[in-house]
Amino acid sequence: MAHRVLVSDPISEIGVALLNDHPDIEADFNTGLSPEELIAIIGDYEGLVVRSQTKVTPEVLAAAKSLKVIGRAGVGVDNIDKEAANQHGVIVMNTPTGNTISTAEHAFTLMLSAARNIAPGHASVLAGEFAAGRKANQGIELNGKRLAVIGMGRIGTEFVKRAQAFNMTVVAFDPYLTQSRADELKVELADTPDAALTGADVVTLHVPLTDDTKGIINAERLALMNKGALVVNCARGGLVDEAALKAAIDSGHIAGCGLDVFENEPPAADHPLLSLNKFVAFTPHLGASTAEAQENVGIQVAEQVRDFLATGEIRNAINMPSLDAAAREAIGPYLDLSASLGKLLAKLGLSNPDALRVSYHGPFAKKDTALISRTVLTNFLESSRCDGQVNIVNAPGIAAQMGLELVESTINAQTEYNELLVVELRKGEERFRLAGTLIGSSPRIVEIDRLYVDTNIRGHFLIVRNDDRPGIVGAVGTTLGNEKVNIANLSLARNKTQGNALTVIEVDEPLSPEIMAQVRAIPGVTLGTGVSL
Ligand SMILES: NC(=O)c1ccc[n+]([C@@H]2O[C@H](COP(=O)([O-])OP(=O)(O)OC[C@H]3O[C@@H](n4cnc5c(N)ncnc54)[C@H](O)[C@@H]3O)[C@@H](O)[C@H]2O)c1
Ligand SMILES: O=C(O)[C@H](O)COP(=O)(O)O
Repeated sequence: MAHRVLVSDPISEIGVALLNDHPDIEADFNTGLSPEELIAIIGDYEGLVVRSQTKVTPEVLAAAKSLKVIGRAGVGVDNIDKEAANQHGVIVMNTPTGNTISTAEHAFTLMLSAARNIAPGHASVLAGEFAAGRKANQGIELNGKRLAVIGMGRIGTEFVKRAQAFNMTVVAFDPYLTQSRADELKVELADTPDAALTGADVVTLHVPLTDDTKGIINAERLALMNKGALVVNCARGGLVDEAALKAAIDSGHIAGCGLDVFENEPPAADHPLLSLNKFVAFTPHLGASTAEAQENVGIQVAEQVRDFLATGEIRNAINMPSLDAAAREAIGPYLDLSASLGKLLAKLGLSNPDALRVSYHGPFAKKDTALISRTVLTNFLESSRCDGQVNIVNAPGIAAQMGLELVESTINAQTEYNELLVVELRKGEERFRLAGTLIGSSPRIVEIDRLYVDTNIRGHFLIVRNDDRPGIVGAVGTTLGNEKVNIANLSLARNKTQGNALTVIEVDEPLSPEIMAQVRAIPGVTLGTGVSL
């Protein structure tokens, strides 16, 4: 059956066509839906493509029973409830690079427009007030002015290049900007927003809206700027305290602003900032609205959603490690191994464990261990809970809710294998562990609770723990033979000092409860488990 994708905001036609051109994808383009309309239909879709208009709320996600992926044709994902997406196991992807240049150019345009009164000047010409408009709209030069940039990511960096061409000096605040990168970009590095704003003539914002950045430009920080300064926001409404900005402009300390975004969009007609008539430029969230940016993000989002649904390839996910096709192929056998170890752990291991420890011995450490550990956890939870609601996105959240800690470690000590993946359940002082490796490119399970075996990772298995004395394995074989169960493989291990043994028998078909009861009744069998991996 085709994977159905709903495109609920306008993206480029080429993007929609890219989805529909794939034989396994069926895309519906249905924009302008009310929240109720979206909730009514979202259950039919595995993919959802949005820009910023569609609000993907917890209610939408609760109704999205088949949804696997949300693709955002753009950068900001604040219209998508990430907590709820994680909880429901939905991957959220954005297209981080497609609109960078357009947005930087737009922010720069807002700065120039505010500085040179383009909007009020234009209005005066249209109103037939040429001479009055000329008199009222003297501007400010940017040459030699001090620019504060909050957020030196993709857009911030592009803005700075343009500002330097205008001979502005730049100071930047970004907690992730290193001194060497600041030197390379020829910007002064501020260690606080206050330090960046002190003595600045213009501030421009290029950060996401988060709990940390909400209201980052407030009354106190505006007061640190030079008299006559400008505020430019082409990132997100909510970063600037709009009431504080209006008060600072009214007081004459701040000259004006260039805003593409507002705390509430659209802003109310009587929004206090809209009454400004000097050093002002407003646009209706147009930062990414160019033909080029829309084509870029439309194509990128369509390709990402298509590839994820068709092949499982993950690109630009904000709630999952990325996995391109080549990496996926390289890591595939390790993911298969970790899935089987997770499932087997659920069948054989401790009940209600406190922790799941995944340790990597050998060159494993150079692989994407986060994804391998998540795969162990997901399969462990899936097989323990049997409610079909666990997947690779929501597994860490579910584990945390259950009080199960996922611990990862890299161990340098040599083992007899080149690489060894050990998964261990812990409950107080109790431990239960399994280990696996790759022999050539073939994943094998090589240890069950400190007993050394060598077995496949896929198939139907009978796992027997028994006293280490003659006749028991024979009796198990006879029981299977009598029931016409064919044995494909057999692996034996024993602990001489403890006097017990472990037998892993691979069989051609799943074992019925009746056969399992017969096996468990054999004298000397202490534990018998039938497992399909
Ligand atoms: N107006 C529009 O149409 C439009 C278009 C595209 C993007 N945007 C907005 O612009 C923002 C920036 O986009 P980008 O592509 O440059 O993103 P980006 O991820 O490349 O850059 C964001 C930068 O913000 C920094 N940052 C995070 N928290 C910070 C904090 N507390 N203080 C200072 N810096 C902090 C990060 O380290 C990063 O360098 C996005 O969040 C998006 O919401 C708006
Ligand atoms: O975060 C973004 O990419 C911009 O805000 C663009 O949003 P839009 O796709 O709704 O124009």
